[in-house]
Amino acid sequence: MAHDASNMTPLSSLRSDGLKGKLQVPGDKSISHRSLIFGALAKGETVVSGLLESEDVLNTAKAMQAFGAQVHKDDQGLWHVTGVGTGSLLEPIDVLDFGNSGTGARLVMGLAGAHAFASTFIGDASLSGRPMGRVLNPLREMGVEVLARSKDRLPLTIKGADPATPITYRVPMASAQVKSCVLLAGLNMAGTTTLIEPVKTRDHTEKMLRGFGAELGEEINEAGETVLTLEGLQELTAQNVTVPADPSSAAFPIVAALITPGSDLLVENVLLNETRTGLLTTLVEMGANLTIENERESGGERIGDIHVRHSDLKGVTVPAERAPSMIDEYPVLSVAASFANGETRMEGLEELRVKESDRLSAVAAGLTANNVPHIEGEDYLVVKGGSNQIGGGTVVTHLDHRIAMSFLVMGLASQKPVEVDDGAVINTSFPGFVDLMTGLGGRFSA
Ligand SMILES: O=C(O)C1=C[C@@H](OP(=O)(O)O)[C@@H](O)[C@H](O)C1
Ligand SMILES: C=C(OP(=O)(O)O)C(=O)O
Repeated sequence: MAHDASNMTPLSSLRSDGLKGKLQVPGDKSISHRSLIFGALAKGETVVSGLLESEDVLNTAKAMQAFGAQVHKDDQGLWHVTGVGTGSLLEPIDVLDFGNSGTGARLVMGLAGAHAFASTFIGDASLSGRPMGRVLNPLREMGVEVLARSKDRLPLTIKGADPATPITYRVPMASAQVKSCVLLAGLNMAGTTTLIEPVKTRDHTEKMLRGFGAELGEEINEAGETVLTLEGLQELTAQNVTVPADPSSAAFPIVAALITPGSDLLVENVLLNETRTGLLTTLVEMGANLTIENERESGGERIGDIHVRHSDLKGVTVPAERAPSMIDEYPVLSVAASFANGETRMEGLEELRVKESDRLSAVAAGLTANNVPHIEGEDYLVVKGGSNQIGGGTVVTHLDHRIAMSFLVMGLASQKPVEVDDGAVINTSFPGFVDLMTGLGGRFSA
């Protein structure tokens, strides 16, 4: 069921004694979506272990079934996906509901656009307010037609190109979703697609393309941009995929431990792909007592255990160039900054305005409600940390899981409790968040 004003569940967190123990957060959301999508395109049976079973990912699983793939979970918790082959998806009979998920909707639009049939995309109120032009524009260049009630917003219907024309596309903003949409469309049509990425973003689509046996050209041009070339209709071969723990979810217990006195946590098996580790870099610069242990390779990705203890943090400037590698972590970094000595300045945040909520203004409003001085600019945020009067407010989550979890983390260390207006939205990416945090010593009240 989609979350809306009718089924909101308020939730509070309270000042806690130290958080202690070992934990594993659920599987990486980006890799989970993609393992289902690549499984649905590959010949044979892909087996996925550690899939994130959150609402966003389960909606992608349903979409893959609607396109003709077989998807099921076995008794051991492994997910099996039997694919239909590149360029061979079937026309969905029903509308495709992506709930809260920008990644699901935008990546699957790439698949749909390369197939000569119509498919209709719907989502919740948050997703229906998010810009889709960023993926629809390159798809239109390939010959796709789009019918939307309101310009480039869900609900909308895509009429796949027939025949589809591969394009050369330079991604105008730092977005792995746009890159992935264009590559997935290109994979499902004849001819060569060229993708120019001026700013490097998470590379899970590239890694998975290669992991499933496709050839993907990659070079750096004179301007320092990454140029990817992909020949369409390459056959993919089913794989066994192990999904590592999601660093964007690990961010919540990590920051909770840093700001809550007496904490000592070991967060295990976390994905350490360097396109995702900007938050860890920033926290170390802030003085975090954080070490990576048992670093190793798993399924083509670097993973490790993160040992984190309560620390006296200091404010830093986070440069704009780092934003793509920590784009989903700014809300929880703002919470860490609230407990740091001095100012933390975060720059290059324009993309935060088009996430599940306008995250820059949602964070600023949450900081205001909880007595944390800050300055909100068009594309930057300055948090003035170190007050001893934090908390006491209610935060409006705007159907945004990361706003909900970030401010619940704040309440674990603040003088007064922090309430969020909807805790149910957390299921978008981190089912079991409250139970997991409670098990480590966090205090919550419904
Ligand atoms: O490709 C992905 O899996 C994602 C890309 C990012 O979005 P953008 O591409 O809009 O930056 C990120 O915010 C999202 O949570 C997941
Ligand atoms: C931005 C996010 O996801 P999506 O764009 O897939 O909704 C997120 O999980 O923080």
